[in-house]
Amino acid sequence: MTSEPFTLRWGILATGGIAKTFTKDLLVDPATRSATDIRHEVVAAASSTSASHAQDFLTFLNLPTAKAYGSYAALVSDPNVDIIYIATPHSHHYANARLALVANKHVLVEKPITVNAAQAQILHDIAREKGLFLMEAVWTRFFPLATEVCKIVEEGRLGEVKRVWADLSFWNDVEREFGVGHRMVNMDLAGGALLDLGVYSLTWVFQILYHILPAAQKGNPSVASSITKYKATGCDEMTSMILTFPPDGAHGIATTNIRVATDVNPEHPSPAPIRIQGTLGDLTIAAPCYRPTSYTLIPASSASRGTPASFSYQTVEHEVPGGGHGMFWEADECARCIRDGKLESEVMPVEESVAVMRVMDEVRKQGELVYSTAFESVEWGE
Ligand SMILES: NC(=O)C1=CN([C@@H]2O[C@H](COP(=O)(O)OP(=O)(O)OC[C@H]3O[C@@H](n4cnc5c(N)ncnc54)[C@H](OP(=O)(O)O)[C@@H]3O)[C@@H](O)[C@H]2O)C=CC1
Ligand SMILES: O=C1OC[C@@H](O)[C@H](O)[C@H]1O
Repeated sequence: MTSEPFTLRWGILATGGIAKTFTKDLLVDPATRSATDIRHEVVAAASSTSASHAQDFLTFLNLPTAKAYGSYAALVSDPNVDIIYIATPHSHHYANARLALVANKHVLVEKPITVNAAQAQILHDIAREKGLFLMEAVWTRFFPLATEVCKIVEEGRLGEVKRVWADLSFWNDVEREFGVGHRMVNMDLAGGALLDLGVYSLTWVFQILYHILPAAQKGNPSVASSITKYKATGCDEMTSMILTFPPDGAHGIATTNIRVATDVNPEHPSPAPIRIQGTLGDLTIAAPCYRPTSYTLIPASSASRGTPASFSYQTVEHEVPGGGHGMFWEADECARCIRDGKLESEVMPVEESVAVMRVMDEVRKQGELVYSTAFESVEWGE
């Protein structure tokens, strides 16, 4: 017996770069990724600039019947919208997500969920109190490759994982490309490498050394870190973190940088950005780590370590179907959770977003990186 797919009706809050990429993915036919139980409909978009800006966005995406709003408040009041996708700069995630939750909308909010852990915890509390779904848009976790890698580690195929290295860095001509106003470096938009890119390094470390552990063994890591600031604005341009996780002291080494690149030159091989090291061997994931499509298993020499013959050297390639970017998998997760009455995703639980934010808070404390009092506050946007 076939039943009608569940339809999730989206409202897009902000009309910048990632809002366009995400909305395009919502429009990819779910059948191209063998998803027949859910579908997505984009019913409205809002721009804080003007309604005509929102209309241009919808026209660009060929959505003639969707409604265009000139304010975020109007969008979250639309009774035809089930879920709001928030695609504003980091500084505004908390206020925008809160606005949507208070208006009784489910929320998918771009990474990082907020500027600090206290704000993320408040969003979590509001969502739970109101019975609404809330998730940070860490799209990487919903790639089939990420699921497969977690399963390999959970099954113990790498032995005991002792260390995870994770880097996301891009070479940029920082002064010329970003100056002082670009969201990547603008302190008034909570810019900087850590919140924008380091969140991916941390998500890989957390997936392996935190997420897949049994609840009784999970705990917050201790943090040692270093930040180098961009002189022109004071945001972080290089951040390196060493996290030590319970229960056995495994290390997660998470780095991010906007002056040197993970993938130095596509014409020459670079070291893998993600390296999961177990007692029986390694699993590496090729760049880009936020859109992972290839991993390699490297067995340790078996004579001394007892690595089984079944653990053979191999590279496994995946592809992103349907001509999409790969953001549709996180959207599918939202649809299934909401259909099933779940308030959060088991793959990206809010509690874990809060735990990652706590690490970022500590790293910023150690590096004396503080954003404006206004949007570090939990009153921001009230
Ligand atoms: N998942 C991913 O792969 C990616 C995620 N991101 C995340 O998405 C978010 C947005 O990034 P991106 O789309 O690149 O940014 P853009 O600058 O391209 O767009 C941000 C949009 O936010 C709205 N906005 C509201 N208030 C402000 C403000 N004070 N200053 C600037 N813009 C404002 C604007 O839309 P309007 O005028 O319509 O209101 C603007 O177009 C960030 O959180 C970033 O981390 C970014 C890139 C990739
Ligand atoms: O989320 C992101 O992933 C890809 C990067 O290019 C981008 O700057 C970042 O915001």
